[in-house]
Amino acid sequence: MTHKMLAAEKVCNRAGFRYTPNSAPVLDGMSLTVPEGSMTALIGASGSGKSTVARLIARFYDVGEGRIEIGGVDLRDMSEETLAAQVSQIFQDTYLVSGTIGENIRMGRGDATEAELAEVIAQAGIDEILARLPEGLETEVGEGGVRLSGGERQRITIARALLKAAPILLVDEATAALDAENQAVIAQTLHHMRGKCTMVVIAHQLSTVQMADQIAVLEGGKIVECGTPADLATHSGPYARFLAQRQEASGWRITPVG
Ligand SMILES: Nc1ncnc2c1ncn2[C@@H]1O[C@H](COP(=O)(O)OP(=O)(O)OP(=O)(O)O)[C@@H](O)[C@H]1O
Repeated sequence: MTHKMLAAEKVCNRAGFRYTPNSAPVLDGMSLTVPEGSMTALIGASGSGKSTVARLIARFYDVGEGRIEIGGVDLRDMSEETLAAQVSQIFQDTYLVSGTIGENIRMGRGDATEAELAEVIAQAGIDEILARLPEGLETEVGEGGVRLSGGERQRITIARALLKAAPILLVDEATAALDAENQAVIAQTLHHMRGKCTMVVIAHQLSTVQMADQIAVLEGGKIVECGTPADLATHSGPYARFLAQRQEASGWRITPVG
């Protein structure tokens, strides 16, 4: 009998990391398994290490202890090109290259057709931005994208990631600094990419957390709870507390009946 199973991929394997040699560890023996094709939501208090996990998977830094792996291969044994082909990221502070909006989007995949480009532009809500710019796709973004707003830059990185369609997508939802429209574009992107690639999302919106296949709760650089939203909601652990806080904040209450 054959079982079709999602490959369970250990992405963080007892990972330890500190930003500077004398500072306290930000990740402390953290292990995270991410099944291929699934969506994992990372949640946890500010400073718990969520962004650091995403940065390590994108190899902005190397771990001090343990390993970060993709498909069983330590990132340190992978060429830059191989890793770049595997991972795309939608982070808040993604740097745009000097050049035009079109060039920045095409960085996702240089051989994309005009139709493919038009599709991701629409998906990322960039057509609204282009409509305001006389030079449209030919608009120069300036060094690092300084001529665009943070929200506009993020939409360009979304279009780039959609065009690239890499097997792994890292997303920092980081909604606090985003307007409602950008939040909606991120939410649509997550829905669109769900099931098409492996996603690791630093989730802030309750709706995002609840659409994940698994939730990993970080506390002090460790995963203290991991499971499906339905399972975790029935445990009186950190996720249940997170849910209660969100529901309280949105004015939602359970009203006893009878
Ligand atoms: N570039 C950096 N240099 C030094 N320390 C850093 C750096 N980035 C983050 N830290 C520290 O590492 C810890 C974890 O930060 P990280 O950004 O991973 O947390 P987070 O869970 O993503 O928080 P938030 O929800 O506020 O974004 C924090 O104590 C933070 O101050």
